[in-house]
Amino acid sequence: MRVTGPSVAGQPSLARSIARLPVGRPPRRCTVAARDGMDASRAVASPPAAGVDPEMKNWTMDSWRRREALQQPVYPDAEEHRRALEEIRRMPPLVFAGECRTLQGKLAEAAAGKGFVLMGGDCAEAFAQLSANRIRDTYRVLLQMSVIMTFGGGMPVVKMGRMAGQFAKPRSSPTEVKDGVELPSYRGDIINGADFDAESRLPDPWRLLKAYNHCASTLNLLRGFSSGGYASLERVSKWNLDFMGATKKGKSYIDLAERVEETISFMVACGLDSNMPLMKETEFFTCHEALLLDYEEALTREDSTTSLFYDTSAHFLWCGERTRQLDGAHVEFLRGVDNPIGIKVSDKADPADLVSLIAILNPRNKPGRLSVVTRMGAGKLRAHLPDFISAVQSSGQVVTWICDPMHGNTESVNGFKTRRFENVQKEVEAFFDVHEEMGSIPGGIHLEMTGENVTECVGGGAQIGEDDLNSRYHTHCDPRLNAEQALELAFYVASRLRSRKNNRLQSNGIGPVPLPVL
Ligand SMILES: O=C[C@H](O)[C@H](O)COP(=O)(O)O
Ligand SMILES: C=C(OP(=O)(O)O)C(=O)O
Ligand SMILES: [Mn+2]
Repeated sequence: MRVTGPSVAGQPSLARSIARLPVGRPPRRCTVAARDGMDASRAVASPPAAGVDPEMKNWTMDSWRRREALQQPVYPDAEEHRRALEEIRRMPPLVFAGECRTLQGKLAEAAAGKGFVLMGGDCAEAFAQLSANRIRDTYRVLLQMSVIMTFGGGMPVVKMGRMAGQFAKPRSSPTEVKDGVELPSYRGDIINGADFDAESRLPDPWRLLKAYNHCASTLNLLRGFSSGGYASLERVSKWNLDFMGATKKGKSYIDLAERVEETISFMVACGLDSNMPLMKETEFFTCHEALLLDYEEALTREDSTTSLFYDTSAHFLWCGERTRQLDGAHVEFLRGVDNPIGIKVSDKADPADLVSLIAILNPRNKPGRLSVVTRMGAGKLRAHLPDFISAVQSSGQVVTWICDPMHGNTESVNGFKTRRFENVQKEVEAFFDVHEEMGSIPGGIHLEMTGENVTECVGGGAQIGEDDLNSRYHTHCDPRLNAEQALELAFYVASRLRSRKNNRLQSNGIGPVPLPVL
């Protein structure tokens, strides 16, 4: 296929399609009656005061276009792109303002140590991998992890899937070279195809529509699972822990799982009917990186009840490590939408810049509005996280601290990108240790994981070896924990949450509630 789009000087032929987005289109307002949504009966947080924040006066849905937008594709045919976006603008919202406010309230609880956040799912969702069974399996593992962590910490777990929207990927390099052939990098199925041929790698604007439709059908199933009985506590606690083996650690995890089961049967015996909503329904939210700004803008709507703007592509959106420039387009876009949002932060960030970023994104210091997702690698996190926490503590800003133990631990083995389970767990361990030392709150974890039995990360109780990597390596981008590895990590988190709870009880003069600390 020939490239017919605008040429970008200094870039290799096809790679010119992947570059910075041209800016400068007239502002557009798009209003729908985004009411409190299908889940209105569950909304707990009261809506924010109506009206426009004074800080927002220069924000419009497209004010990001006046800033530099990194990691954006340039489509070969600008007119086709415009038409595809026009169609997205006409689509119904995927999530609702009231749901986003509910989530913000829960994230505020987590920031205060009264809840814990679990975010997980694919690095990159892929069109060809859309299947009800895959969605069910990831959803189920997330639910199992949350039950284990709820039991460990004795507090609610806020569940968010990197699902129904995690389609756009920022890349380290604009091109990829294989056997001497250079092509534009794969940027996620919403932009181009993963196959290594020139045609696949060309950005195709109609993928925007396909992505939207995938999101809608995934979300429909997730909503069905959450309220239709699949999330039943009794069902979720039927886990397969055979892989845990006979090690001391494995035995204590199995012991914990048995205690969860016992507790559930005790509750049922006490008369908690398994048909009660409490027993068979759960709240589940979606999240993804707000990378592809055209798409995010096209799904942004003004909430008629509050006059606030929500990006209705997901409940929670985050700004990635590569696009969090203070004066960049992504920060400009996100500062104006009222969804709860996150910022990914590596050790390369400057603590003073983080404080400035938080001030831009959450000028009114609303609890739950902003989560800081640290991703540094275990060693670097121990060394650098204290400076970030001190800076935020001194500024008085309220944030929900979340640990992404995946992105600082990527390495290459036998030509595969992989992560070692032990390094992932070490980063989680360092995250809890540092927050305990600093007197701040570890508020959640963010994982790349799947419910499938893939072999993408090495190690863990199931002992995936380096030679296993080529047997079931299915990810389109970064390596994910498989179901067993994800569950194993959840047990570790549960043990840390329980010891934190015990420490608090002890400092209040109440004896600890024992749970094996590993
Ligand atoms: O998911 C995160 C990034 O998109 C990914 O880690 C980038 O990978 P790359 O360094 O192979 O481009
Ligand atoms: C791109 C990602 O992360 P980061 O921005 O932290 O590299 C991701 O979460 O897939
Ligand atoms: Mn990733």
